[in-house]
Amino acid sequence: MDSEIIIELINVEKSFGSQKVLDRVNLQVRRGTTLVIVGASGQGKSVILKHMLGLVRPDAGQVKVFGKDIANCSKSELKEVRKSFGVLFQNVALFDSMTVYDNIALPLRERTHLSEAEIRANVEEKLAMMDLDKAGNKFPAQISGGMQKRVGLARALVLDPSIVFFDEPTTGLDVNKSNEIYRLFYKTQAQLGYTAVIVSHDVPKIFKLSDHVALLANKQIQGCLTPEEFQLSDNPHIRSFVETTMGPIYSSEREESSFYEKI
Ligand SMILES: Nc1ncnc2c1ncn2[C@@H]1O[C@H](COP(=O)(O)OP(=O)(O)OP(=O)(O)O)[C@@H](O)[C@H]1O
Repeated sequence: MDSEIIIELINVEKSFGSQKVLDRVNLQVRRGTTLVIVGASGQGKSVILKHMLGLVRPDAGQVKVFGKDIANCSKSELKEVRKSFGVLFQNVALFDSMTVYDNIALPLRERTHLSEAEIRANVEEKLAMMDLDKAGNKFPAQISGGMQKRVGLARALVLDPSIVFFDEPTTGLDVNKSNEIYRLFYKTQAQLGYTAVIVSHDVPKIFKLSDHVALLANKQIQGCLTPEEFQLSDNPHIRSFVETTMGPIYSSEREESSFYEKI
């Protein structure tokens, strides 16, 4: 049975000046699942994420998180909803003057009343999850870009969020380091059970981690489908995206599967 819908965009419209970016965008995210939003550069994927985070308000339509319309609620209600969010953006934005440990502890110190002993237990658990046990006393400048992303992931997870938003989480990393981030994402999601919304260009790799893939093209969501359905879709925008980003191998898989359907 499908889990409950916890994020819902209903006919969302957004323009910046005379540039319309989103036109009646509809999208749903179910609890415990991973949604990946794909699309060409500049289509508005990050703008969709910012609507979900309550950082941008739609010109029209609704953005519901846990059933609450966050575009039309009070600041304190929005703050309450955001307590259940974790965020990992392209620029991890660690504080250079703080150690790795203090960077991860920061949300706990700012937003909870936990004792230092409780904070230590939580941060050490996250450091271990990210294979960063020995890096707690280092400063961001002393660790690699891949490690910095892992610190960012640890910090995003430290408040045990129910929804984690990732905007191009592997930007700037080589293949091995980006695989490592995805491995840790997969592991921590299995352990912590959070819902994930990911904007990524890592196609087709990212499909292996997703329950649903949504293509944003021509200002609209062209389909929110399982990775398998997505690769076989007849929607012309999706077809064109699959062919240009995934190459002929997927066309032949498509032909192969329709061949099996016939026999
Ligand atoms: N605050 C803003 N003010 C003006 N224009 C904006 C603002 N935010 C986004 N835009 C415009 O909206 C469009 C979509 O931007 P967005 O960053 O969401 O695209 P994207 O699909 O995430 O692209 P990429 O894959 O390159 O990151 C762009 O033309 C961008 O310049």
